[in-house]
Amino acid sequence: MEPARSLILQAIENGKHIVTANKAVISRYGSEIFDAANKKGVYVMLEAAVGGGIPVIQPLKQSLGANRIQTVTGIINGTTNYILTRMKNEGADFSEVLADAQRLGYAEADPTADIDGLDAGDKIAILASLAFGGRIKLEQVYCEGIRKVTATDITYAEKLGFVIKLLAIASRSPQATPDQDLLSVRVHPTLVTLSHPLASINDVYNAILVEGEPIGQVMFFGRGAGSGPTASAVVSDILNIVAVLQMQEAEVVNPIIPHEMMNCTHQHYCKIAPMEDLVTRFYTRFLTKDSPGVIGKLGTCFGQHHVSIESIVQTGFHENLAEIVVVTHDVLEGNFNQALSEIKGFDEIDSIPSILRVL
Ligand SMILES: NC(=O)C1=CN([C@@H]2O[C@H](COP(=O)(O)OP(=O)(O)OC[C@H]3O[C@@H](n4cnc5c(N)ncnc54)[C@H](OP(=O)(O)O)[C@@H]3O)[C@@H](O)[C@H]2O)C=CC1
Ligand SMILES: N[C@@H](CC=O)C(=O)O
Ligand code: NA
Repeated sequence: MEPARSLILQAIENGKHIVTANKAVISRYGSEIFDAANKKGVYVMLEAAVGGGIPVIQPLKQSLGANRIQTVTGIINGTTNYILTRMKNEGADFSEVLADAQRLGYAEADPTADIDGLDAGDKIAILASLAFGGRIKLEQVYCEGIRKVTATDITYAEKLGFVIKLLAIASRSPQATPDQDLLSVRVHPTLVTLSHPLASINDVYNAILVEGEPIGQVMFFGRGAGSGPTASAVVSDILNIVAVLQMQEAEVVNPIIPHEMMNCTHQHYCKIAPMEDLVTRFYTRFLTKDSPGVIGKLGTCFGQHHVSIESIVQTGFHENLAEIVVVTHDVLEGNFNQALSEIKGFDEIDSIPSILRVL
């Protein structure tokens, strides 16, 4: 909290724009910081503060600006999601997994903030403020962490078709009236049905599901913690600020210069590799005469063209024709095509009804 708050306020006082990843400071001192920034005419950019590398602050501020948001539901703490995932998948011990999360750079300096839901509380306060267009008093955000979640609960939940996730939720309360908006903002472990889009968000990954009118549902997904993702968000914020500064400087000479991050500045064409150079797996279904050795012939031909086969099976018969399915490893598309054109000439081949790429 300190000296971060004082440094930010001092920098603003000196007319500097701010880029920060520090959600604890923003959620507590946001009012003071944004008031000071507005007074000085500087920006406070905080993309890294919520969801690490996931772009969610800018989309909420800009791309979704036309919507009336109803609900923001997120898995927004990487450490606890990592712990819950490993407890569920491996029956891993809580404190061992926490030590791993610390080693990997996911946890806060004091991991209590992660475990007790306080970090997610800071983040949902920031998201709620953006989504619902008002400031949030952090002490009014209900925070319950994952300390009480046991292996037994995880197993029972699984049997019932749920997974336990630490969810942060901000929604319009049903008690809201047309004259008086009312929000519910909370963090707590939650049983999530397996078919829900947030159920499959595992490990250090975060996701934020935004529901609004007229967009419906939109979900942001990516790595929520760790040095790389966080740096991605911090440096992108810096680039945005640089674009603003360049625009301000250039405006003196040319008053109609647009914001560099919003207009199109690319003038060259990108080089696109031909499909022949693509490296991919293939699924191919052949209909062949049911003669001995046909599978061997296919395998040999593919091998001669450096096409390595993952599986080759005869799946059945179609009107006296044998149906053979080949799945390759990653191969060069050009090599695969050469093998295939040779195979098409084999007497045994009746047809090749499907050729599909495999991810
Ligand atoms: N780690 C993550 O995944 C994410 C982190 N964040 C946020 O980013 C911020 C940094 O987190 P993270 O990098 O993980 O933390 P670390 O503990 O790894 O790094 C903190 C850095 O701050 C420096 N520092 C601490 N106190 C002072 C001080 N009084 N004066 C000057 N420098 C100081 C430390 O210096 P020294 O090494 O010399 O002690 C260290 O370099 C936090 O606000 C965190 O909440 C946000 C998103 C994701
Ligand atoms: N400790 C945080 C880091 C990113 O904000 C987390 O685990 O999500
Ligand atoms: Na982010």
